[in-house]
Amino acid sequence: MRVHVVEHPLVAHKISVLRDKTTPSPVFRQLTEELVTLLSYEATRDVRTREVTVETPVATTKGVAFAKPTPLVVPILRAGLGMLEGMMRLLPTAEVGFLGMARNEETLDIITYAERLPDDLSNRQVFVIDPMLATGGTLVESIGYLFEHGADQVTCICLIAAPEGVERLNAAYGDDDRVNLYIAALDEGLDENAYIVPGLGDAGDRLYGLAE
Ligand SMILES: O=P(O)(O)OC[C@H]1O[C@H](OP(=O)(O)OP(=O)(O)O)[C@H](O)[C@@H]1O
Ligand SMILES: O=c1cc[nH]c(=O)[nH]1
Ligand SMILES: [Mg+2]
Repeated sequence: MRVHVVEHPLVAHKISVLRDKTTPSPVFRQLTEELVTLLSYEATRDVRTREVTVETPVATTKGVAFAKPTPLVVPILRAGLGMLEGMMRLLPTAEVGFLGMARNEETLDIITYAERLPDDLSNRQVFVIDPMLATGGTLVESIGYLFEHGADQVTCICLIAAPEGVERLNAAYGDDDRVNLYIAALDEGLDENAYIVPGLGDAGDRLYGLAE
């Protein structure tokens, strides 16, 4: 597994505004989309392509299109849904599958409450999107599920990660070169409730919860 921290002033600026507790939901949603577009530009460097022929008004030339099967984008509901539009802006012809997972806030166990993916994931490059990587439980569960269903490669895109979560992913997939992780920020750690410090709070609530 390779971990890529995307270092760019635009990313750092948008993350700073996202962290601010006074940033209202509509701005939070907009920034989340913009950030995932910037991160996915990096995370799709190895997306598989095939050669195609293009007729320009002047001549015939060679170009590229996505290889088949097309990439699959999987937002982890709920918070991952806030990243979908920003990702699809760069991969408009990708297929989308859904995993609904929630962390039990007391036990930190992961409950999978929804799954809607193509039946066969063989040879698929899968992009998993979820803003927060905290203990790593959700991502380890998601990646395992996707490999069990035949995925070929899994690239995770998160906005903020805790070292504990990266460590847990490393323990599970450190030697596996089919797994990549792209993040905008690696934070200090987790608090006693397994929230990322400094983090940004509960991403799902800030995207979709009641405005305060
Ligand atoms: O690394 P972990 O410790 O597993 O925590 C990370 C998970 O927690 C959040 O989702 P949450 O369970 O709050 O669900 P939600 O998106 O519906 O709010 C987040 O979006 C991740 O999916
Ligand atoms: O800090 C955290 C940890 C898990 N889930 C979140 O939304 N935020
Ligand atoms: Mg939540």
